[in-house]
Amino acid sequence: MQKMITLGEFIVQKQADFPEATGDLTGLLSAIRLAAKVVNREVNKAGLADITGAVGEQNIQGEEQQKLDVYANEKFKAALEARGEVCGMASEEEEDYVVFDSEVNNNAKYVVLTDPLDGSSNIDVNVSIGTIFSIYKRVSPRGTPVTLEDFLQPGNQQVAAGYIIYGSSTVLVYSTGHGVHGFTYDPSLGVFALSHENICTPEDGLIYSINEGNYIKFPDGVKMYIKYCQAEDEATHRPFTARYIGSLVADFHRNLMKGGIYLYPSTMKNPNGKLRLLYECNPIAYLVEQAGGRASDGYQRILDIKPTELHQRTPFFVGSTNMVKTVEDLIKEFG
Ligand SMILES: O=P(O)(O)OC[C@H]1O[C@](O)(COP(=O)(O)O)[C@@H](O)[C@@H]1O
Ligand SMILES: [Mg+2]
Ligand SMILES: [Mg+2]
Repeated sequence: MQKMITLGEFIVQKQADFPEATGDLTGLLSAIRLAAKVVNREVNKAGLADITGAVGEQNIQGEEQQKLDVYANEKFKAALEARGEVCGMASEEEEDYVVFDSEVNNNAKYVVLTDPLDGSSNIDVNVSIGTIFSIYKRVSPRGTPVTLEDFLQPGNQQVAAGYIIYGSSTVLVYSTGHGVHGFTYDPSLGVFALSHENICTPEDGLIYSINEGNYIKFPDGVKMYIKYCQAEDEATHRPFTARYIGSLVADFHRNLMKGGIYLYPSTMKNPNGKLRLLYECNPIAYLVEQAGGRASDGYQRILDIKPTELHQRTPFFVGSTNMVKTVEDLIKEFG
C-alpha cells in the first residue's frame, strides 16, 4: 500500500530543497490549506437555506454577491491575516486591497490575491466551483503598510499560485515554480493527500471550452477557431469535443489533466473579456506554464502583462500549447 503523503508533509519536504527558505511560504500555504477545509465544509452544504442564494449586494464587478462568495472571502481573509507572513490581500469580493495593519503583518513578506469563490453562477445548482490564489513577495519596504504597487506586479513575479476545486472530490492544486502538484481531500482523515504529483498537460488536446452563446459577439479569429474545432479531419482528431461547465477552475482542471483549451475572448459587450487578470488569469497562467502549457490574451503572454488596476479584465486563452498557438495565429490573421 503506497504511503500517503499529506500536503503539510509535502510542503515541508519541498522547503528542504531550498536552503535559504525561511518557512514563511510554508506557513502561508498552511493557512490556505486551513481555509480550504473550512470553505469546503460549507460548500458541501450548498443548497441548504443558510448558505444558499445572494446576499442582496453587488460587488465591485457589478455582480450579485452570493452568500458563499462572502463566506469564502471572509474565511480566507481571516486565515491569511492570522498568519504573520502576509501583509495584505486583494480579492474579487473587495473593492480595494486589504491592509493587514498590525506590527507583525506590516513586517510580513508576502501579499495574496484571490478569487475566493470561482464559478458563482454554479453554486446553487450543485456544479463544481473553486477558489483561486496567487502569491507575490511585496515590493514595498517591510515594516510599512502594504501598497497598491505590491498587488500590481506582472504575473511572472508570482512565487506561488493554485486553486481548490470543490467537485465530486475536493482537490487543491498548486505550484511554487517547481512543478504542479495536486492533493485530494480525504474527509475521513481531514487531510489533503498527494494524488497528482508533477502534473503535465498534453501539448495537444481534444477538448475546447468556450461559452458559444456569445458566438456572434466574438472576434473573427475566435469564430474561425471554433469552426476549426468543429471541422471533420481524422488526421487531427477533429471535430474536438465541446465541454463548458461555466466555472473557470473546473473547466481548466479538466483540460489540464486531459489536454484542451479554455477560451474567454473579448466580446462587443466586454472588449477586455470577462475574466480578471490578477486573481483569475495570472494564477491559472502560472500553473499551466509550470505544467508545460500556454496562456495568452491572444497576442501576448498573460504573465508579461503589466497590471494597472486591481480588477482589470483580459481576454484569456489557456491550455495545451499547440491549441493556444493555433487560436493566436488565427487572431493575429483575422483579428
Ligand atoms: O457565464 P459566462 O459568461 O460563460 O462566464 C463564466 C465564467 O465566469 C466565471 O464564473 C467568473 O468567475 P466568478 O464566478 O468568480 O465571478 C468563471 O468561473 C467562468 O468561467
Ligand atoms: Mg472567478
Ligand atoms: Mg469569484
